[in-house]
Amino acid sequence: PEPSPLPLRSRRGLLGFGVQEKEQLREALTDPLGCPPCGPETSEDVGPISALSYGLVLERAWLRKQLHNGGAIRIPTVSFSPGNVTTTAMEEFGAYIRKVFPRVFSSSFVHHEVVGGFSHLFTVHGSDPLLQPYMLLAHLDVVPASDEGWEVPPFSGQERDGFLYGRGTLDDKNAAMGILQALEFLLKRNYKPIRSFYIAIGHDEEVSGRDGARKIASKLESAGVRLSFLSDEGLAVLDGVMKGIERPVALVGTTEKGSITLTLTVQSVPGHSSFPPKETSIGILAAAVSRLEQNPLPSLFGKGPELATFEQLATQVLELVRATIADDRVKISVQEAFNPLPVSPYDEDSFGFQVIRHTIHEIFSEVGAVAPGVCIGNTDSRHYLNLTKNIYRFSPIWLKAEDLSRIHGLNERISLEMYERGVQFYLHLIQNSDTPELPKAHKSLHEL
Ligand SMILES: CCCCCCCC/C=C\CCCCCCCC(=O)N[C@@H](CCCCN)C(=O)O
Ligand SMILES: [Zn+2]
Ligand SMILES: [Zn+2]
Repeated sequence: PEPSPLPLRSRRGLLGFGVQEKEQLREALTDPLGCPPCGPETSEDVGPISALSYGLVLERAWLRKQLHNGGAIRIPTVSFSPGNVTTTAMEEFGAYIRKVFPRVFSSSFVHHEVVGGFSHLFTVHGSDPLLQPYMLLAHLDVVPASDEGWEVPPFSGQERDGFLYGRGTLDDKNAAMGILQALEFLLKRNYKPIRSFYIAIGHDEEVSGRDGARKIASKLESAGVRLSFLSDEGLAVLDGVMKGIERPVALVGTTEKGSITLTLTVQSVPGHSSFPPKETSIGILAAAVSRLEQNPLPSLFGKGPELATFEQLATQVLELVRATIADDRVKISVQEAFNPLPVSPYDEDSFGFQVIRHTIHEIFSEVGAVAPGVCIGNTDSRHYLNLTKNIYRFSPIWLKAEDLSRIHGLNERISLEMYERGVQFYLHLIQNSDTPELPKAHKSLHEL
């Protein structure tokens, strides 16, 4: 038998369960039928009851198994280049989420489809068709990693000192699994959303999103879908990263940088290696690359995220590269380029920004302020520009300065506590989005 429905969201929200609700949770904890498919085996597995979110205590042992205990991190879903991705691993990932999130795949109001071969689009039908749907975005692919330099092999999914190590723990399997886990949990508790939403999990974000996000976006666009807002990976809770600010701050990316990928080519006269020219094509090219490295593009810090500024500077990029290389023998061609993204609204009336800000304050209560920022990486969200102007890039992760090099780098890791908070973030975000009213804006700059 299914456990009785819990009042997941009362007037007090998840943070303030009443005595009766707590009692129900206690019962569910000790009732094996009330537990999710793979845990917890004993109440000891669950650990002390967290004051932060009582409901998630139930899930603790379960979610540890989902993300790190072999599961998602051990499947090497690497993207190498557009069209060159590890298809077998991606299929395995699809099979894995079907296995560990059975309710997501069997619920009568969740529709699932595979797009572009390996990406996943879930449509969660809410009860009020008048509320505009929103979208939660993540990606399942990761950048390559070899064992060299890692404390534990990057695809072994091992835990050390409370941290789960592995490629994808911060970018972006934490989000892909966290979103599905939050939905599985809600479905298990017989939650029925009021506002419809989409979950899109791309399979080639790290190499352009051409076959995943782009196809999902055009499919939805053809169906006339418009989104209330879109939440994607991006900036994060930053602790000790912003100089001069003591308390941790959460930055939500309301825009993201533009990007240009160039090909540099040098052609020289062929000849025998025993008569090498004074300068070889490799030497010329290496010198060009070195000059670019010595002369990075100017920092825009302090100039503000105004779209016009970025647009004008971006059309200058090619000229700067040409002038820096200053060698006509090096031919430059553009492989791919796009301008910085439009700035999403972040005023008090912006539902998407405010609901995300409110949820950040609920889950990361240590944060002194939630502010808009420029996302310094690129994300799949740029493919959804025709569906909404409200795109917000925030990864529910906590980064210290020393952690920044772990993203796409060595020893990527997430603490188990932060992964749990990520699930809580999505759990709250889904429920907070169910209201047509704006959450009350937090103004906490004075606390910094
Ligand atoms: C207001 C700026 C403050 C800067 C503080 C630094 C904060 C760092 C926090 C988070 C790291 C940003 C990571 C953003 C997500 C990146 C997603 C990603 O890896 N995208 C790839 C896409 C590649 C697409 C093919 N060209 C990337 O950008 O490399
Ligand atoms: Zn990512
Ligand atoms: Zn990435």
